[in-house]
Amino acid sequence: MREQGDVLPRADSTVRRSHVTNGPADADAKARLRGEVLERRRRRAGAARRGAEAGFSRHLARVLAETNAPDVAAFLPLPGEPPLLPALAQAHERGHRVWLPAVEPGRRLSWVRWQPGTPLAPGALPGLLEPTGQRHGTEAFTAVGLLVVPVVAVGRDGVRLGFGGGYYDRFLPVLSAAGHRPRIMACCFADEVMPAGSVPRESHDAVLDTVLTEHGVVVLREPAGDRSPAPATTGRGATPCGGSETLPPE
Ligand SMILES: Nc1nc2c(c(=O)[nH]1)N(C=O)[C@@H](CNc1ccc(C(=O)N[C@@H](CCC(=O)O)C(=O)O)cc1)CN2
Ligand SMILES: Nc1ncnc2c1ncn2[C@@H]1O[C@H](COP(=O)(O)OP(=O)(O)OP(=O)(O)O)[C@@H](O)[C@H]1O
Repeated sequence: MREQGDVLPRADSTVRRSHVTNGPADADAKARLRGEVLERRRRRAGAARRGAEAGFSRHLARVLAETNAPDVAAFLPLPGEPPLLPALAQAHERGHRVWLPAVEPGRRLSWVRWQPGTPLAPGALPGLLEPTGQRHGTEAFTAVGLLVVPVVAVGRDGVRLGFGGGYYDRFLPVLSAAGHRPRIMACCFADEVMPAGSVPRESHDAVLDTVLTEHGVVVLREPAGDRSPAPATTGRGATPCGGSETLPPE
């Protein structure tokens, strides 16, 4: 096993577009899979969630150090989502500026600076909180070197399943069009990284190259069925095509 770190992709290489769609059948299959994973999240013991905090903190800190990112954009976790808050507080303490999303009309995202103590307000989903403060568009990403994207599940082929709002599917191309190229990583629990081909794809779905879990960063490279192979190189250096690597468990 090799330590993964210098192969994190940038926005242009990361957001591969899927061209395969099976229309409503895929949407139904996504809704089913989302339901299953969210049920598992509800059953995950609080102790297990808290136990994952250290892993997310350690691995996010390492990625930030390797990326040399001044700013990081991430998300404020819902109760069942990966417990990222300690990792984000630590990033702030180490001098990184932290940006979190706020939901806008038209299923758009804006971005708000966050630090421990920033007042929070209810967001667009039950339990979701958003930082209060000035809302920014893509200009918030001027110094963002790493964007951590929430996923309910992600396939080893990089196909992402979110909460079903299509927020990131809309936002990522806009970010890229604005000329910002942060490294982009999905984020979920290790048991939400699914076999290649098992997360249904629709034509609008962004496909990601890496995922941050409590056990480390997983490179998502396995081709699934009809998808063209992943590029052999990412934003920084070559990686084995078609392989996937996981950091050793805690
Ligand atoms: N922690 C976290 N923050 C995040 C996301 C996430 O997945 N996790 N998002 C990832 O995208 C965005 C918010 N995603 C959303 C996805 C779906 C709906 C949605 O379907 N809302 C329903 C009402 C839901 C309800 O009240 O039960 C609606 O608008 O009709 C809202 C937000 C931005 N912030
Ligand atoms: N770029 C887009 N433009 C217009 N509609 C879109 C776009 N991307 C997604 N949608 C629509 O948004 C809805 C939700 O999409 P999907 O189920 O892929 O969301 P998701 O990726 O799970 O959610 P999120 O990104 O918010 O976590 C679908 O009806 C889809 O057609």
